[in-house]
Amino acid sequence: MVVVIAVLAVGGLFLFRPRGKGLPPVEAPPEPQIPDLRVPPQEGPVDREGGTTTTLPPPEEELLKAPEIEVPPPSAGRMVRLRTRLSRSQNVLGRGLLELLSRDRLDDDVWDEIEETLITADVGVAPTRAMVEELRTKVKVLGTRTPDEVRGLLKEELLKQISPDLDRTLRTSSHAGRPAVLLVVGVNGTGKTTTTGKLARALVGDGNKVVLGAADTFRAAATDQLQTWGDRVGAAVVRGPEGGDPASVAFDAVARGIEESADTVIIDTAGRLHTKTGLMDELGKVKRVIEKKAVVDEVLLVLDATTGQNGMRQAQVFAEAVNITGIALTKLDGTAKGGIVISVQRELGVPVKLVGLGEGPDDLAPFDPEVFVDALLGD
Ligand SMILES: Nc1nc2c(ncn2[C@@H]2O[C@H](COP(=O)(O)OP(=O)(O)OP(=O)(O)O)[C@@H](O)[C@H]2O)c(=O)[nH]1
Repeated sequence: MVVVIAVLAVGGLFLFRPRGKGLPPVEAPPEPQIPDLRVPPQEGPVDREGGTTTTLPPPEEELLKAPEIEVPPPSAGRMVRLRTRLSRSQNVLGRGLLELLSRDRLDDDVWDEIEETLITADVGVAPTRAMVEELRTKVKVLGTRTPDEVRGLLKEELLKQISPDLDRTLRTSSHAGRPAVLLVVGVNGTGKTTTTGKLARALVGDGNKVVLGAADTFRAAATDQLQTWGDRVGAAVVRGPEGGDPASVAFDAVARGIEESADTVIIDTAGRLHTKTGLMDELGKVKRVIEKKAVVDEVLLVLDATTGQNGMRQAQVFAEAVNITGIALTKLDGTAKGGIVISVQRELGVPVKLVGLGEGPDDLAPFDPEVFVDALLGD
């Protein structure tokens, strides 16, 4: 009892010392890039008499207990697992086209409807025209069509527009004794930080050692968010002061990756859409600074599939500022406009490499054109 009172008195004094709002009662602030290994103090439970009892802090060994590190699943076959998430696009685009093309008489009005369906699903004007023309010719040759033939025809045309032969491999393996470096760029709000975290998770699940660089120094929340993603899978997160130089964070992250013999360093950059020159300068500097230590293997542009033409215009600004090597198309589960896969590749001239198909931590999949088209048309 005496000991409890003494501890409470000392603890009380300590608690009332002036400190930052909302900070937990720990002795010293944690080092920026080291996950907080301490267990937060427990609230005292209410005792039978209605008062509260105070639980003494657990012994030192327990305080230093490492947080549970998750073992994420590997990324292979994810698009198959997640294909039902494309149901909105399937209903509008896939089913719509199948129904129209199965009609007995395909007059101009029906072809107009086919064209409209493709345009509404964000396929883009030029690819729509090309598809309609090809379909018209092939339908003429076929004459009467069985449902299987219609499906086969559509599959062939959609696949052709998605260019299944494009190289969609994400270069994430270390080379020449250095980690692969991925820069993640895009407008804030597109799911950039989430995608960086999900990608890190997928790579860890595939057996890679990953270091994350929180170079979006303009948004403190983005850094904290990335820290949480990293902590969950045991990936180190290199962060800088709020408003600090993104290039310096990127440099430190790559240095840490080399030091720790990591396979992949993923750098989340700031996505403020100011002027194109400003963006060019900023991303150019980040890239130049990284190249003092390693090679930038991938520049992934994150694009929100639900933003349509507006998102595409913003994406173009990024594509002009930096040499994009792949697109991560997010929120494809929340849209009927799955045709954006076709238009974005065509407009930016780079393949979609990853797709976001939900809010869950493992809802990011390597893009597989064949699975995508099958999902649109329904099995
Ligand atoms: N349904 C769905 N939601 C997603 C997907 N990717 C991200 N999100 C969600 O989108 C929400 C908003 O994300 P964002 O506002 O872009 O946040 P962020 O990831 O921090 O993006 P930045 O602002 O660029 O750092 C979050 O709740 C994410 O879980 C996806 O593929 N599908």
